[in-house]
Amino acid sequence: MTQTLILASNNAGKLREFAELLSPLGFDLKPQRDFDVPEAEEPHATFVENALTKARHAARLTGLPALADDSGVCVNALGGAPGVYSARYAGEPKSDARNNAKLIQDLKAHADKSAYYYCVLVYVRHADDPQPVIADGRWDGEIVDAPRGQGGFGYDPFFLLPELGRTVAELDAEEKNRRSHRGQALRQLVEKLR
Ligand SMILES: O=c1nc[nH]c2c1ncn2[C@H]1C[C@H](O)[C@@H](COP(=O)(O)OP(=O)(O)OP(=O)(O)O)O1
Ligand SMILES: [Mg+2]
Repeated sequence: MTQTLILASNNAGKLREFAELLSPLGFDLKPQRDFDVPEAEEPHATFVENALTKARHAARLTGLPALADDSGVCVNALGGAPGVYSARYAGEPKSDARNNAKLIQDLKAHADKSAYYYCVLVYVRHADDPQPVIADGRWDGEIVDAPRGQGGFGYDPFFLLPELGRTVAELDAEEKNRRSHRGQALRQLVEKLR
């Protein structure tokens, strides 16, 4: 049975990755923009609250089940920043290029370059679902100061996987999905939905 699911995101990179991960499982994933859902506010200091807010917003406006992702890169030497504020680290409007430039600048004086990607997914069956399904994933790496690779999105060209000697932007889509915070969280979510 094909189930229509709204992806409560306007991020093209996330949309591509969720489509790759979910289409083999028989979900018909539709981006919220297909239903003219405007971007939700993300006022909270936690990933889970923002993801729940985004999922409810899309479910409310479409009348369909919705999946939201709130994610970011957490840098240990920066006390976990940019973290939940990753998308707007360098201010408005959102810009991957300016965010990456700021991150490299802020990390210059620090020897510890360790970081991790974190992703929370929230699935709601409808806007007032009292039992949202929540999953998360974490992916460890290091921030490098020169970009490498063309794949992925966001911070990927600067996120090195030391055990592979490659940045995330140097992985193909399948390998990123197999390893990523988002892939881990989605597999956990699907387990919970069974
Ligand atoms: O796999 C990833 N590879 C690279 N960068 C990533 C990844 N996963 C999250 N990130 C970064 C992008 C953005 O700076 C922030 C997410 O912010 P976040 O608010 O969750 O998403 P968003 O505003 O881009 O789209 P939306 O809220 O519509 O889903 O973390
Ligand atoms: Mg956002």
